[in-house]
Amino acid sequence: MARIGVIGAGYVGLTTAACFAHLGHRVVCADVDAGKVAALRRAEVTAHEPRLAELVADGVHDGSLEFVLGNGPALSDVDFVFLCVPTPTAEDGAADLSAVEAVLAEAELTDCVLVVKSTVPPGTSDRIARSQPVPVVANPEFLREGHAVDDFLRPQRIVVGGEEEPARRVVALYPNAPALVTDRASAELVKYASNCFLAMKLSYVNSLAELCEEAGADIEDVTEGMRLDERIGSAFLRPGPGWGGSCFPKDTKALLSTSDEKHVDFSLLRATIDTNERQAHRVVDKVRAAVGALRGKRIGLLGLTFKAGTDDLRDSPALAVADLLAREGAVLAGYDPCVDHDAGPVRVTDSPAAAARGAAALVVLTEWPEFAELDWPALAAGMACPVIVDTRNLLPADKVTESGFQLVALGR
Ligand SMILES: NC(=O)c1ccc[n+]([C@@H]2O[C@H](COP(=O)([O-])OP(=O)(O)OC[C@H]3O[C@@H](n4cnc5c(N)ncnc54)[C@H](O)[C@@H]3O)[C@@H](O)[C@H]2O)c1
Ligand SMILES: O=c1ccn([C@@H]2O[C@H](COP(=O)(O)OP(=O)(O)O[C@H]3O[C@H](CO)[C@@H](O)[C@H](O)[C@H]3O)[C@@H](O)[C@H]2O)c(=O)[nH]1
Repeated sequence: MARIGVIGAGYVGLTTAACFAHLGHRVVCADVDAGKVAALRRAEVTAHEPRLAELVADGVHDGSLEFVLGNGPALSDVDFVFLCVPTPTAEDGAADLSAVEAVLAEAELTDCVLVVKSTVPPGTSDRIARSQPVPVVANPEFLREGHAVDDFLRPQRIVVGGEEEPARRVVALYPNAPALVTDRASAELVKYASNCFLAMKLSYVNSLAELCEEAGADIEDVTEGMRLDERIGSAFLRPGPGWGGSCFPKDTKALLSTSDEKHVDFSLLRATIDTNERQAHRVVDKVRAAVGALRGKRIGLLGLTFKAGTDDLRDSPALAVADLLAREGAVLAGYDPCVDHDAGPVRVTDSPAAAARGAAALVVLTEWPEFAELDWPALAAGMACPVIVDTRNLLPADKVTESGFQLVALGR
């Protein structure tokens, strides 16, 4: 049993804290957000993460998990301090490390290992190590939102960068999984390299989908053929309205910024980002092509979160599309099973039917499985014009078109 301090109670920090408590450690989790800490002390979890609320409640009730306002108690009398604060995009595109620096400025660490779990550019943990009197290791996190607890408790890999002895002690905290111990900069880079590679795969597929439309091919068949090659792999080949979320957009920009700073011409990464920024425009072009000029037209949106299985709207491609539609004068109503408040220009409704009512087109933006099983004839009957733009290629084409819809898909 180790004593663990976790700094930051967001998606990563809260998952880390709750899972380590579940694994038998004693955890103090700190945050600067008073409302969040008060709610967590009552074991109230708002994030849409399977099992997270249950693990938090277990830890709070058996005393293995404590939440504190202010970082002091999580920085002293512990064996490990896990830094899980945000590293958002700064104005120049680099990672903004001010939250990391704020924590370090108040830390007077002794007899512990400082674990940098926040995603930080290569070289950051080395710099931190030079300023701290304790061992510092880089231990990036690979969990996916919507699968946070499961990914943490059954990780595909644990990557720890730093001196062998403290790094091994950190590996030993986790459930058994393939572990890689490296230098700090390499560990930090594994994180960016992985996210940017996945983003590149998606930009590639989205460009391929555009080519399919012009070449009379079907992206679903093309990617099915690609998946049969084990060297390519089967994941991250689904086209969509663009990739988003709290990580890919900021991490691609941060790695590009690091490359620029080091005078490395990473044009592949620049193209990955540029391609993604065009994708929302491509979706709007499709809507306009189907319904004509958008000014004053009602458009219904199905899905607002950046992917299915999460309530997270940060950097959601759905909202990027919504902003562009609104800029052309469209009037937007949206439905998302995890969103109950208006989002940007979108008036949020409580059902797909309400979002579709009177609309000139419906646009499917998030791949919530329930959208594949709607009452198509009823939806069509409520619309001004039965058009669906399916940016996730999620809908059963036969049923939808048989119900009188014009269906516009991606890459087919
Ligand atoms: N969200 C993910 O899926 C994910 C996955 C892997 C890695 N990461 C990385 O983990 C880090 C955290 O991301 P997140 O999504 O958990 O962020 P988040 O925004 O969900 O949570 C961050 C928390 O830190 C708190 N905080 C901010 N400044 C603080 C300070 N000075 N002291 C104490 N607490 C402070 C905030 O109040 C917030 O509760 C980022 O570097 C991110 O890139 C995120
Ligand atoms: O075939 C696919 C797969 C994903 N996406 C999109 O790609 C984005 C990212 O999806 P996903 O990776 O599942 O979401 P995150 O929860 O942001 O997780 C990523 O970002 C985290 C934060 O760094 C990492 O820890 C995870 O390993 C990494 O997968 C979303 O907009 C998805 O809709 C597609 O369009 N097509």
